[in-house]
Amino acid sequence: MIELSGLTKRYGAKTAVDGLTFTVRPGVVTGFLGPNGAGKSTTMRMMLGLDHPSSGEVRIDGRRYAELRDPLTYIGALLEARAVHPGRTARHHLLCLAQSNGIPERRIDEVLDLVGLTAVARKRPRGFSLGMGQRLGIASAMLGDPRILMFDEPVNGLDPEGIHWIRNLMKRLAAEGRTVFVSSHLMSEMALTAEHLVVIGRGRLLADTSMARFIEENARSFVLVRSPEAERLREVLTGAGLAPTRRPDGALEVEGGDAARVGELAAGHRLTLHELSVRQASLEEAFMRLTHGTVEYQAHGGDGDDEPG
Ligand SMILES: Nc1ncnc2c1ncn2[C@@H]1O[C@H](COP(=O)(O)OP(=O)(O)OP(=O)(O)O)[C@@H](O)[C@H]1O
Repeated sequence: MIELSGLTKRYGAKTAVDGLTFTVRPGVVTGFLGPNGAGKSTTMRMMLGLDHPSSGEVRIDGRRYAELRDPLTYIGALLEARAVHPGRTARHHLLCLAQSNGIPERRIDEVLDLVGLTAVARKRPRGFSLGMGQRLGIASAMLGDPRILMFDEPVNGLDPEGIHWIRNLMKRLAAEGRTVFVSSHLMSEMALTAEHLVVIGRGRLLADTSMARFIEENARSFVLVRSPEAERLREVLTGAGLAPTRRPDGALEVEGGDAARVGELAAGHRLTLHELSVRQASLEEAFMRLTHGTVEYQAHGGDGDDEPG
C-alpha cells in the first residue's frame, strides 16, 4: 500500500504537487492520470524518495522510503528515464542492483526469464531495442520481488506485442495481491489495464475512484439511431418518454436509452432503421471533460485560429 498525505512540492514560486492525499491499494491496477505538467512524475519521484516533499509525506507499507531496509524488496519502479550503465551487460546490471540491495543472485535468472531476456543476458543494453530496454527496466523493478510496483509511462513507444505483454504483466501482478501504480497518457490502453484511477490536474487531486465510476460520472453513453423516417421516429420515442435529440446529420441520440427498447418501439410503428448502436462513453472523453481547465498549455481552436499578428 502507498499512502500520500498532504504531499506538496514547490519549485520556487511553482507548486508542482499541491496537497495530494490518497491511498494506492493492493490487488488492483491503479492508473495515474493527468495532463502534461500535472505533477505525476514529481509525485512518483517523491514516492521513491528521489525528491523531497516541501511538506506532507509518503508512506510505503506504513514506512517512509528512507526507513526501508533494502527498498527494492518493498517497492520496484520503472521510471521514464532509464539509467543503465552503458558498459555493463544486462546480467551485470541486475547483479549490481541485487548486490546493493541484499537480493540473492539466483533471483537474476528468474527475472530475466520472467521478462524474456535470458537469451541476451550477456549483451550490453546499448544495442537493445526500446522494448528490450523496457523489459530490462521491468526486470530491475521486479528483482526484489516487491509487493509494490510503480510504472511511469511503461508502454511509450512499444509495439502492440510489447504493450500487450506489459498490460498482462501488470494485471497478473495485481492479481497476485501486489500494489500496482501506473501512469500513462494512452487512454485506450489505460482503460484496458486499470481498475482504479487517481487523476490530478495542476498538482491537485481531481478524482480517486473506480474506472467504471469515473467514466459513468464524467462522460455520457447513448443509443444512436438512424432512420429515413427520423421525424416520425423522434415523435414515437418522445411519446415513450425517451427524449431523443436530433443531430445535424439527422441521426437521433437517446441518452441513457436502451437499444432494445428503441428497436422495439421502431418495429411496433413499422419504422425502418438504418442504424441502431450503443455508443459507450470512453475514458478519453471522461478525462478530457474532467481535466479541461487544468491543462497548462492549451491550444485554442483548430487551424487558422491564431491571433492576427
Ligand atoms: N526540477 C524542477 N524545477 C522546476 N520545475 C519543475 C521541476 N520538475 C518539475 N517541474 C514543474 O512541475 C510541474 C509538474 O511536472 P511533472 O513532470 O511532475 O508533471 P507530469 O504530470 O509528470 O507531466 P508529463 O505528463 O508532461 O510528464 C511542471 O510544471 C514542471 O514544469
